[in-house]
Amino acid sequence: MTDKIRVVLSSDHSALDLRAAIKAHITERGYEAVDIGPTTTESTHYPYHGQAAAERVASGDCQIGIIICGTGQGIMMAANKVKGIRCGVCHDTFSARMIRQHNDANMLSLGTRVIGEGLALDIVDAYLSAEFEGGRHATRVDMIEA
Ligand SMILES: O=C[C@H](O)[C@H](O)[C@H](O)COP(=O)(O)O
Repeated sequence: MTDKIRVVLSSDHSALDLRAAIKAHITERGYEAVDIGPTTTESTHYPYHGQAAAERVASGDCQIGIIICGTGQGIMMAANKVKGIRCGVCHDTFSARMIRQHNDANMLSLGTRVIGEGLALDIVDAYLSAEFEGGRHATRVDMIEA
């Protein structure tokens, strides 16, 4: 039995290297990385991988998801189609904190063709360490869910 927070990781073909770096980074920080692939750089379709990761979060199997494609945009759009998912693309640490503090985002999306690994890992840290503030923000998140 583990009490580690389970973080599902997925991407399309563009982001295997960044996904591996994030996996190593969050594992070192005590999270349980649940890497659902893909495992090769063969061209694939980001909607499939966004949906697969989102379903792990929506089902409760994982508490958090981090997904990656070239821009972070397409895979984010796919993830947000799954009920209960709130996913944002963040390419700065301020936004990464705020999508948890204000939006209670349960998934983070990154663009491997937009930012480098160093900034991506800082963004992951900012996202994971932030906490939802509730209060007036909970009212608004409830409105999204409704
Ligand atoms: O939003 C979509 C992503 O950026 C994809 O990673 C991108 O469209 C894939 O492009 P390509 O098939 O040219 O590698």
